[in-house]
Amino acid sequence: MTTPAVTYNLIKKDKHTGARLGQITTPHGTFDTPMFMPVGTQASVKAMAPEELKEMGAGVILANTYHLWLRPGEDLVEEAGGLHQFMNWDQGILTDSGGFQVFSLAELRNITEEGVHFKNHLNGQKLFLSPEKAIAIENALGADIMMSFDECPPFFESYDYIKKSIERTSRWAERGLRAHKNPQTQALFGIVQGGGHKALREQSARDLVSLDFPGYSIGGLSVGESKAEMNHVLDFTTPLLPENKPRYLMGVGSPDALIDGVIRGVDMFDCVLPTRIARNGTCMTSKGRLVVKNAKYARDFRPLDEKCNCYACRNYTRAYIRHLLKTDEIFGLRLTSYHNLYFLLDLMRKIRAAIKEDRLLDFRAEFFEEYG
Ligand SMILES: CNc1nc2cc(C(=O)NN)ccc2[nH]1
Repeated sequence: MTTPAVTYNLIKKDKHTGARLGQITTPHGTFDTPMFMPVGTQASVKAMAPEELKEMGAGVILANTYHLWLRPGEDLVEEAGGLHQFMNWDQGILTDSGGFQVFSLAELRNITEEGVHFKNHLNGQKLFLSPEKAIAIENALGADIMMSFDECPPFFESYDYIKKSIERTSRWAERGLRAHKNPQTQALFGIVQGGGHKALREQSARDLVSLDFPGYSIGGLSVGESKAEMNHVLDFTTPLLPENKPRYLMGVGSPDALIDGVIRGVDMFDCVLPTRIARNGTCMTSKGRLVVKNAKYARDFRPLDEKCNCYACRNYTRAYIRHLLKTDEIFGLRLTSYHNLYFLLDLMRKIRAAIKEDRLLDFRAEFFEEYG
């Protein structure tokens, strides 16, 4: 029996909800859960240095297989010694499989049993990704946690279409497991799909659990459905996943969605939201979103968030950050990106403390009271 690359240790279950306090151990360290993972699509969390990510408490970051396959190419990253070496990051790295990018970014040509034919979104070149190819790229990139190659169908797609899709996704998942070269050092997760159909989510979960992955992702959410619809899918999907393995909800990152995902038993989250909205001057604060570029902050010499202890809030004012953004000073983007990531990582710290003391629902009420 080989030791798995990634193990999950369930420390405590919340008395009143499905929330869990845990730890994930990878070849690049052990991390507390529930956790938020900053997204570093092209092997960089935009505008952030690894030291800054570490000081704010980021343990695991994401990189995108599709993007890195196109640029600079997985062979170059492998030659550099893998992603950790290439980007000077010695903590956890998770790569997605390209499945979502292919279905959301590239011009789709067609999906066959073998894989997906599509056009390179940068130059229109014809490309093909199969489970075997995606896993080979992820093996070359060297992430600690890898995603299976799947189809992410539209949430509202028909029952018949999604039934065929999840059955193919399960066959692709099995092919990925067979193609995976380094199970001792890289953990391959299965991805549960099924759109908004309860029976198909159950079938997808059952099929993947029978393949005994070391961890499970819940995909196909945060793709246009309402928060209530997402929460409803989580209500019946997370309980189908093994209690002793990590559960990762893909693409979710607003404060309210993080709290509600944790309450439903999710351990890991990722989202480009904090860094993406930071670049157009929108900041997450304990009192809701603050668009610091607005004229009303021109002479506001308070920090972005008076309750925040981050580097940006301890040293700079709304007026200064607004000035930087208005004059296209790159330092402005760095400060808003730093703050937004710190805000979500700090929110996860507070959530873990609340689970420890069985007061997560009280924390949720207090948070929403202020956040609005
Ligand atoms: C921003 N929303 C969002 N939904 C996602 C779903 C997936 C997925 O199902 N991958 N297989 C990945 C990334 C996502 N990001």
